[in-house]
Amino acid sequence: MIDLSSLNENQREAVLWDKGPLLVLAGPGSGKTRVLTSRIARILEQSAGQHFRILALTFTNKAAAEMRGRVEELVPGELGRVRLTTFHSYAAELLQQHGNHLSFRPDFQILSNDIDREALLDDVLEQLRKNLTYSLPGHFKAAQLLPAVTRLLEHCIPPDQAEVLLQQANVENAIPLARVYTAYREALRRTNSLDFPSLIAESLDLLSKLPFLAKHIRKIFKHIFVDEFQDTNHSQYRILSLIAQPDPSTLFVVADDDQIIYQWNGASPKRIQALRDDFGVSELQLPENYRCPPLVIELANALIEKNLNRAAGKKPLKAVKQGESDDVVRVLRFDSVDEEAIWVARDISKKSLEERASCAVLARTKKLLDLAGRKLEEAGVPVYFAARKDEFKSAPLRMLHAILRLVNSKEDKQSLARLSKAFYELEGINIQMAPILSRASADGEDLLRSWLDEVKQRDTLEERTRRLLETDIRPLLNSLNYRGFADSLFGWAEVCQASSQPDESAFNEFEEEQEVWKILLADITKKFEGEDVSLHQMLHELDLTSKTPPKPPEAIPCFTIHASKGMEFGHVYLIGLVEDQLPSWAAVKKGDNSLEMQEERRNCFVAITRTQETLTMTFSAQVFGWNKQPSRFLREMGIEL
Ligand SMILES: Nc1ncnc2c1ncn2[C@@H]1O[C@H](COP(=O)(O)OP(=O)(O)OP(=O)(O)O)[C@@H](O)[C@H]1O
Repeated sequence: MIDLSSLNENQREAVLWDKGPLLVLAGPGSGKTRVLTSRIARILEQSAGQHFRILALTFTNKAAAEMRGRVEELVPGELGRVRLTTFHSYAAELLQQHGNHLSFRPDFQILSNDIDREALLDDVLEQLRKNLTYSLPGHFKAAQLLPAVTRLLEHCIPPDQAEVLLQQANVENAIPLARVYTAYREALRRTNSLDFPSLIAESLDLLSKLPFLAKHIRKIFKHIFVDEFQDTNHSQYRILSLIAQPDPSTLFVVADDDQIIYQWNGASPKRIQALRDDFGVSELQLPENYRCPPLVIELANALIEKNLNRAAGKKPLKAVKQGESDDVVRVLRFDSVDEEAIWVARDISKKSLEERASCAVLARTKKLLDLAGRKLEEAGVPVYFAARKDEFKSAPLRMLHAILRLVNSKEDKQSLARLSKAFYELEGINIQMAPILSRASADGEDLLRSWLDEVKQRDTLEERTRRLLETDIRPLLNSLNYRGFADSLFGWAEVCQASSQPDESAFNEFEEEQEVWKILLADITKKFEGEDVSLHQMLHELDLTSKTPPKPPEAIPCFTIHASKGMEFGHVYLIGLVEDQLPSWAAVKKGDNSLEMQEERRNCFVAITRTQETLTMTFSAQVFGWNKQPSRFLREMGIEL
């Protein structure tokens, strides 16, 4: 039996709950990860020998990987019965298995960056302009149109209704925009590719069109879990509704309405109400906070109670940690942001290495964070920024990614161009696109084989490179052994790096990115435990995962509040607590009770509740040359200035 003795009463009730669908309102630091993983483990243990599975949807790969680790610890060897994944990865999986009903092949490509999406939209515009019956406004350009197309996709607007809906909404250029949108979705299908928003839109379309599919999913996945439910947008909610209805009795949702900070991305307090209305969920609260000192909890409660649209009956957080000391919370005023950042950097640099390791600098905006990062570096403290990284930067990893994509999508010209570019940076051999394309079309060969034929003809080719591209690549071409080929390519690249005089910058971040690659392979092995992970499945995971390297142990995290969500740090430095930063300028303009201001209050709430030991809040009279008032949130927390 798994041991539930370390759980508090509310946590235990949630883990053991079996009376229908449940919404757990879990405050920050209340142990929701512990509850989710213990509940999954409890169900697995009690149903040993049965074949049903558990679907648990999270919002980040990091959260999913962490939970897989904890479940594995609690019930070793049972992970094969759990699909713990993100909404987007699950959507990709659905489309791999059933996308043929919408004319997608399982090896579709995921367009993970805007450059590829824009290139496709450019093709679409060119085709539409060639077609004389379509007259597009002269100013229609891919880069400007992409955000509008993204919004339509995010709202899952059916292409055949786009024209009417856009006209009804009085959108400028409604008819041509609808045509571009329809043509873009057709182009995705034609090229067998999907971007992030269309993964969700097409999955929703699939589930809506094929009711038997939702039924089939419910048969396999007897239990459905959703973590961070407050972040779901309308389309994700509709997907959940389709798979959980008509019998949501085993639905288990964890949410915190006080941590909705993705309103701009479609999250809304209304979603929790919709869950109550549509699923008749029972509710349980986890107000106990294990993370923060009591004083921080006091400030957090005082702040968040100023928000008007909180869940009815929401209990204040209760600090489990005991004991007070004077310097748990510090509030400091400076004349300028430069002084503010320099002080924070000095304060951190004075700490022992051990204490430093648990510091983090948080800010609402990237600009302030960059300044603090620079000052830390000047004080000799290494820093770590966790910006999302859609593509690899180093030439060896770009070359690997392009080759794997070309094996999977044989006519992918973008990957061919990327392969040639990376190869040139590594070997100094220039392979032109035109001869490859004409050779491929004349011989009926795929692009990668054509490229390989062209490279092998070069007299200047080093022996080791010939071996990589003639011999080592064979297992990949013949049996899709991507793991083995990646190892060979890394070995080859390391020799290149050491032995010739390549462009040094080609190897920037090479080591870190090899680490990212290894972590990804380990994660997918766990995620698809007991299953063979095909090349296209692996590429989908790779394209859905940020390539941000793990934090070096000695570096100080400098995170925006959004990036810090779900984390905890010993010593939190929250900088830039001034009007127009936190709260943002837009929220200040909208007024004190606006939805925007309430979201900013939640941002501040999320930031301060990352604290395990001390919280330092700073602000300045001048921010980038402008006079600023201290943040109203300081006053709302009851801090006298
Ligand atoms: N019953 C418990 N006994 C002791 N410690 C606990 C208990 N429950 C949770 N914790 C600890 O509290 C901390 C916060 O837990 P966790 O990371 O699961 O928080 P969370 O609810 O996901 O927070 P957030 O919403 O802020 O991300 C962790 O360090 C965890 O180990």
